[in-house]
Order: sequence, then C-alpha cells, then structure tokens
Amino acid sequence: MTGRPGPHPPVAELPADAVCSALGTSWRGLSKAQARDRLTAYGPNELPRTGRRNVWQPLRAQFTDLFAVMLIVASGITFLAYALEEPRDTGTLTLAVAILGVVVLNAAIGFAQEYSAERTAQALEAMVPRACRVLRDGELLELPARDVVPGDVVVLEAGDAVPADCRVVEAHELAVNNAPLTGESDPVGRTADPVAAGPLLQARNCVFMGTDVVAGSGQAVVFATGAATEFGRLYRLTAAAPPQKTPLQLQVASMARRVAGAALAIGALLFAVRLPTGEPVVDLFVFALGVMVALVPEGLPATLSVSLSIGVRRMARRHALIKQLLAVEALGSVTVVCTDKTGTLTQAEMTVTEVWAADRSHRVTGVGYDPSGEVADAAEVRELLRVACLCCNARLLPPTNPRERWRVLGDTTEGALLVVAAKAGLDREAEEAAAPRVTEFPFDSDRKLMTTVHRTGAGLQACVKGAPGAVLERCTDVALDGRREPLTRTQRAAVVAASDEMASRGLRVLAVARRELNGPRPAQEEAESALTLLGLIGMHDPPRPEVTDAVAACRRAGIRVVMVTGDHPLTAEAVARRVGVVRGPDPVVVTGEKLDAMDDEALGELLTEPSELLLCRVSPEHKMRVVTAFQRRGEVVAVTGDGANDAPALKHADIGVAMGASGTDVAREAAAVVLLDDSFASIAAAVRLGRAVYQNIRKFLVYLFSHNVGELVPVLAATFAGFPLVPINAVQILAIDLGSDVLPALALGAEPPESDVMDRPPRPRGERLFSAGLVGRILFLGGIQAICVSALFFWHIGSSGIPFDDFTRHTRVYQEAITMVQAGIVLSQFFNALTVRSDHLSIRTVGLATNPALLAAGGFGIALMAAISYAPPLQAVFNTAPLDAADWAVLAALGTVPLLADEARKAWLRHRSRGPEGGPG
Ligand SMILES: Nc1ncnc2c1ncn2[C@@H]1O[C@H](COP(=O)(O)OP(=O)(O)OP(=O)(O)O)[C@@H](O)[C@H]1O
Repeated sequence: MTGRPGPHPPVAELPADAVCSALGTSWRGLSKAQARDRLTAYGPNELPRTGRRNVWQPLRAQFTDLFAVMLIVASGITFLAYALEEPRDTGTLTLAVAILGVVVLNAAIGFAQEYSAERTAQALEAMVPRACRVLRDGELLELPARDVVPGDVVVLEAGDAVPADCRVVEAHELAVNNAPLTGESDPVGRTADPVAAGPLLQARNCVFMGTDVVAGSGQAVVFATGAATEFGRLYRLTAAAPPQKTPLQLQVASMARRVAGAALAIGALLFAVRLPTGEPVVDLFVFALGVMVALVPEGLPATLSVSLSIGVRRMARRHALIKQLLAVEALGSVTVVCTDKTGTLTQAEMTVTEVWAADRSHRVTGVGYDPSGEVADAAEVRELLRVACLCCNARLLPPTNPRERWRVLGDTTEGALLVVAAKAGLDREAEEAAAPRVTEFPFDSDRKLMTTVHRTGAGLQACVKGAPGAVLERCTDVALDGRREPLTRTQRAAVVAASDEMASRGLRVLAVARRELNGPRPAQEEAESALTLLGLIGMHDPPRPEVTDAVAACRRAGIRVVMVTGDHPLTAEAVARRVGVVRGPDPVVVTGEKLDAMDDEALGELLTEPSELLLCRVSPEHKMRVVTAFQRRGEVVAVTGDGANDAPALKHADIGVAMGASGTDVAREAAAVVLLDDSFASIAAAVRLGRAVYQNIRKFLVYLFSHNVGELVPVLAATFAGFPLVPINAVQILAIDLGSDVLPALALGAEPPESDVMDRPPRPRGERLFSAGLVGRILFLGGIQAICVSALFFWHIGSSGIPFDDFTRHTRVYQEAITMVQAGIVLSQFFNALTVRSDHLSIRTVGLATNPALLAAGGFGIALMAAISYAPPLQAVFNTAPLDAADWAVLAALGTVPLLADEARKAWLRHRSRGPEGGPG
C-alpha cells in the first residue's frame, strides 16, 4: 500500500501547533520508532507504477508497423503463389516461410530492445538521488524521499523538490512553483498561518509533492504521502507518455522508408524487364518479391536503438545518467561546455585556510572537514567566526566509524565555516541557544549574501555573510580592536586589497558583517544595511585531480571549455589555471556586471573571439544569456548547473547537465544528463562515448548498406546480360540479411570508442547522418563487392561452356555459382566489418583483435555459409552446392579486395591530410 487511503485532518484551517497534534507529531518531528511504525502502516512514499505500458503493447506494435505489414502481405502472396504453382516448388514455400521468419525475428529484436530500454530507463530513474531533509527526534536527517511518512517535519530550502503533501509550519520568504499541479508557472509565496476553508490546492500554507521550492526556506509537516497526495491523484489519471524518438532515430527511420520505396520500385522494374523472357509469371513475381524483401532494411531501426542504449549504459558506468535519449547523440556533437567551478572542477571540500580581521591575517591549520586544527585565539577572530557560524544552515556530521571522514550536510561553503568555528571552540548549536534565530533572508546567487537575525540580551542582531563586494557595499563601519569605527576610504581599499590578494591565490573569500537592531523583526532592507564589517574568511577548494586531463582532452577534441562562476574573478582565474581551463597569459574575464552592460551583438562578438573565457560573478540569468548567445552562433552547448535557478539554462541548452551528488532536485529535473559524481571528467567521458555512438552508427550503416549493393548489382547484371536465372536467390539474400550480417552489425554498434575519437573536431551541427561521405563509402565498398561477386558468377558460368539458355535451377554449375556469390558476399562482409571500424585509420592501427565480438560474429556468419554449402537439408532449401578448397581460396582472396582498396583510400587520405600514418588523421 502506498500512502494513506483515508482523508487527512483539515490541515489548512488549523494553526501550526494544532496541525502537529492532529497529525500526532511535534516540532521536533516524529520519533524514530513512530516513523518506522508509520512506514509499515502507510507504505513507502512512492507513486504506483500505473502509467507503465504493459508488455503486450510494444509487442503488438512490432507486428503492426509499416514494414511488418508489408512483409506479412508479401508472405501471404508468396504462399498463394505456392498454392497456385504447377508443379509446386519448395523454394517458393521456403521463401514464404522465410518472410514470415523475418517478421517474427524483427519483432523479437524490436521487442527485446524496447523492453530492455524500458528496464534501463527505470533502473536509471532509480539511481537519480531523491533525498530530503527531515527532523526526527529533533535531529536533522537526510533520508530517501520514499521513507517520508505522515507526521514527518520536512526542512525545505530553495531548490528542493517537495517530497510529499505538507502543511507549512515555518516560512522564511518561502515560495514554490506549483506548475506541475496547477499549470501556473509564477512562484507563489507560502505562509505558516492558517487559511480559510477552500480547495486544498489553493491553500497558501500547503506545499505539494511534485512541486519545487524556488526561494526561501521553511519547515512543513507531512500530511499525505504516495498515492494519497494531490500529485498521486493526478498521476493516476495520466498515462505515461511514450518515449520520443531522437533526430538520429527519425533520420534512420526515414532513410529505411526511402530504401523500402526504392526496393519496391526495383522489384517492379525487375519484374517488368524479365517478363518478355518468357519465364513463368508466378516465378517472376516470387523472384521480384524476394528481391524487394531482401532490400528492405527491416532490422535497421532496432540495431540503432540497441546502439543508443549501449551508449546510455556505458555513460551510466562513467557516472553520467542519461535522462533523455536525445542527449546521447547531442553529447557527440558538443562544441562548447559552460562549466561551474565549485564541485565540478574542484572537490567542493572547502577548508578555511586564512582569516583576516582587524587589519591582520591569521593562518588556520588542518585539512578537510575534520575540525582538528588551530586558529588564532584573538577576540576579533572569535567574534568574526561566531557571527559566521550563526549565519549558517549546514550541519557538520562526525564520522560514525573509523573509516569514515567528517561530512557536511548542506552547503559546503557553510560547512567550512562551521569547521573553522569549531577549531576556535565554537559550536553553532550552543551559539544559537544563546542567540536564537528570529528570521532568515536566505542566500541567493543574485544578492550573493545571506542574513540571519538573532535575539540577544540587548535586542536583535543581524549576522551577514557573503561575497566581499556585496557585503562591503552594505557596510558603513568596521570592527577594529573591539571598537566600531567608520569605514574610511583607505580602510575600504585595505579590505579590497586583502580580499583580492587571497582570491588571486585561488581562495574563495567571504566577508562577514553584523548589525545591532532594536524594535520588531526587521525587513531585509534594514537587516542588510549600515553593517559593521568583522573581517574576511578565505577558503581553499582543491581541484579534482582527474579534471586537468579531462579539460586537456576537451581542448584536443576542439571543444571550448568556458568557466561560469559566481565567484571572484581572481579566484576563478587561479582555479582555471590550475585545471588548465586557462593557459595563456591573457584570458578574457567578464563579470556579470560587464555582461549586463553588453547588448546581444557585443556579447556575440565576445563569444566569437577564440580566446580563453572566464565568466565571473555571474548569476543564473547571465548563464542563460550566454548559452543562448552561443547557440545563436551555431554552437552546440552543454551547460552544468546545480541551483534551482539554473533550471532555465539547463532546459534551454542543447545538453543540460545537473549535479547528482550536490545539486538541487529542480536542476536534476530540468537536465538531460545527471552526473552522479559531479565531476567535469564525467562530462568529458560522456562526450567521448557520445561521439563513439555516432561513429558506430555510421559504421553499421556502411556495413549493412554495402551488402545491399553487393546483392543487387549481380541481379541487375544478370537481368541485363540476358541470363535466364538469378545469380543469388531471395532465400540466400535473406540468409545474409538475417543470418550472417545481424550479429556483426550489432557488434559494430557496440564498438569501444576509437583511440583518436577525442583528437578530432566536433561534427558540424546539423550534419546529416546519410552524408555524401557516408553514401560514397557505401557505394565504394558495396561497388567493389558487387564487381567481385558478379565477375565470379559469370566466370564460373562462362567457364563451364554451357549456353545461357540451357541453364535451369538444378544445373550443378548454376548451383555452385550462386553458392559462390553468397559465400563471396559473406566473406567480403567479414573483411568489410573490419575496414568500417575506422574511416581513416588502417586496420593495423585499429588492431585486428580489439573487438573480439565482431570477429566471433563474422566467424559465425562464415560457419553458417559453410553449413548452407555442405549440409544437404540446407542445400535443398537454398539450392546450393558444396564448394571445394580452391573455390574458398578464390573467395577469400576476392573478399579482401574491398578491404585492400579501402586501406589504399585511407592511406591516401592520411597522406593528404597530415602525411604518413602514425598520428591521427
Ligand atoms: N552560503 C553562502 N552564504 C553566503 N555567501 C555565499 C554562500 N555561498 C556562496 N557565497 C558567496 O556568493 C558567491 C557566489 O556564490 P554562488 O554559489 O552563486 O557561486 P557559484 O556559481 O556556485 O560558484 P562556483 O562556480 O564556484 O560554484 C561566492 O563567491 C561567495 O562569495
């Protein structure tokens, strides 16, 4: 059972205290035992999976699509032809059965693929972290959202998804986006006061599952979970939308349809051309039908989907969860990555290393969040740290076993402040007991500061921390040796110099200030003006070790990496240099302020310059503007984001990348990719895999379409040369399409990335999959294959000395010749599979054994061909004959011709582009 089936008390109309007692809870939350009991009673806070499609629906779809219907009709006609034939030919019956086999096999592949894609999607969905913060026994815990029960007190902050339906009991500037429920997208403010009776969705003191907190903070008591929530009711009414097809899937499907049209036309043409030869009409009809069926690339869309879902799984293994299939192919064509700094390029494990107070700088010892270190024992430092830690919401968690480290629950910047305060012997909870918090004006990246107001013995005190510029402009005084003095121009300059000096060493700098207030709860404006500056705090955030290589790889791959940060330009530049985002002497550093002063044209020009670019002190709106400007220039942009207000940029970018470990639920919902480990290196890895997916698709397209040329040309040649029989019959063609070629195509779709995949520029935006290059390669390889097998056929027929008109289906020489044609195609496809693995690198560079599955798949095809040639029952079906060793030797030699020709073409290409082989071409 999920969620409470019965009605809940009228929570909206009751005052906050009464809500708590009505729901059997308190301001300290439920006890752990109560929570356990309620979880058993109400079930997990999950939605029933009613929207999932049943298993039969996709299976039925496999038999009702255009190709399947065409094939079923074709099979029916062939059966009819067999019934009408006089005398009956088992070949016709085999063909009819084979066509039905095609339908069944295709449906099986398609169904298995869809089923596994659905399973993958579910598994991935489950991996996206969905946690929330809950008070239990007065302790703040982070729990999976599914463990939330009615009566839980949930702590909410901007960026959180609301885990269940709750009544707000405390609100600080709290606003939510109710769009998923009400469709109205403007943020709506929430209050903790009771409201008049009315529709629950309209109650201004309730927040609902499926919606997001967009601003402020607060606490709320859960009154409905799972299916009992408003969202649960809505969810039951809507069926899950079927997954959308990606542009590549659409391109391949449309190409497959066009080829099918061409196959129909060719079949009709062959029928018409051969009709005057006097062959029986039924025979001719069956033959034309067979050619049509053979040319239709039925398995192509399924092979494509397999290839895409292999990409999805590989990316998941590299910590990049794909939420939209579209992202797999888009990742392969990224040209610009706009990346955050903290957490993505750095470890987000901040350590305060320096404190600046009363004109003096003090070193802080210790590393990470372990509070065993030292800080100067001076009164001004202590006061600075007291105010800083009062103005925090994060919590420091001690290790629970010797292998664990200290952790931070909440914002990492605040975590570092709590650690340095602890080093000075200050504990936030004790400080807050002495000076209880009255209200809070939460941090936001536009203001770049945060304020809390506390009740002290003497009245109220506002504690402010934030970016030095933002705090300094609100300060009128400075604390110096225990006195409050006016902040003179010289003083101000000294603070800025100290802050810049710290920032230029890569430290994140925060300023801390205070204001004494009298009277009632102050407005934000009042609490954040006429402040007294207490000092600066500098924290170090070490770069992630793996990022330097990833940034270098992106550079080689022609991808521009632009750092977008809310931090100080000097801090940003120092970090950018450390990870290699900036290498030259003069990066272009643009602040949010400068961006505001630029019009779109000036911004466009700025982005056109190929310089190293740092965007600093920017807000999420700036991010959105930069993404749009890059896109206007035709770039394919990936952008990272973690905050709630990053959502528009994440949605708008070609690939929105959200942080799985540290990001907000809102950002994760808006993104196409979620990074489980938050690291930039995972973006680079996903780009590499995305490029590989695209290359692999091209590989199996060349592979599959070249044999179509190899099959069709000999048939046309025989028709126009006046030979009365076909050089390869329809059942043989089907054996190639469905027997020997399927597995190598799948193995090509699963190829590991080529070694130099990140040494080439991104593919141009809007490049068609079926480019001139791709079609050219198909005609080149397929054409050579076609010439070889046609020559083989006519040479074998011709050398027998039997006149054309004396040949019948059962002439031994004819049976040998068609066996040779089929085996010729199979062998040449074996070598083709090897050569299509790279469009410019020699097979010697790629390595023969680097895709063992491909060799095994090719080997299976050859074994199948041998069985068709030697096993009497198969000989009867295919009208084939045993080949001797000399035949095989000739076939193997001819089979290598396309490979050798392609090697020569590649060598020439490499020579033309950068000289002799060795490096990437
Ligand atoms: N919790 C906080 N309270 C007060 N000020 C903060 C807090 N977190 C950050 N700041 C200040 O606001 C500035 C901007 O922070 P913001 O979080 O918007 O940057 P960001 O884009 O996350 O930076 P980065 O690119 O480093 O991740 C920081 O440089 C810091 O000075």
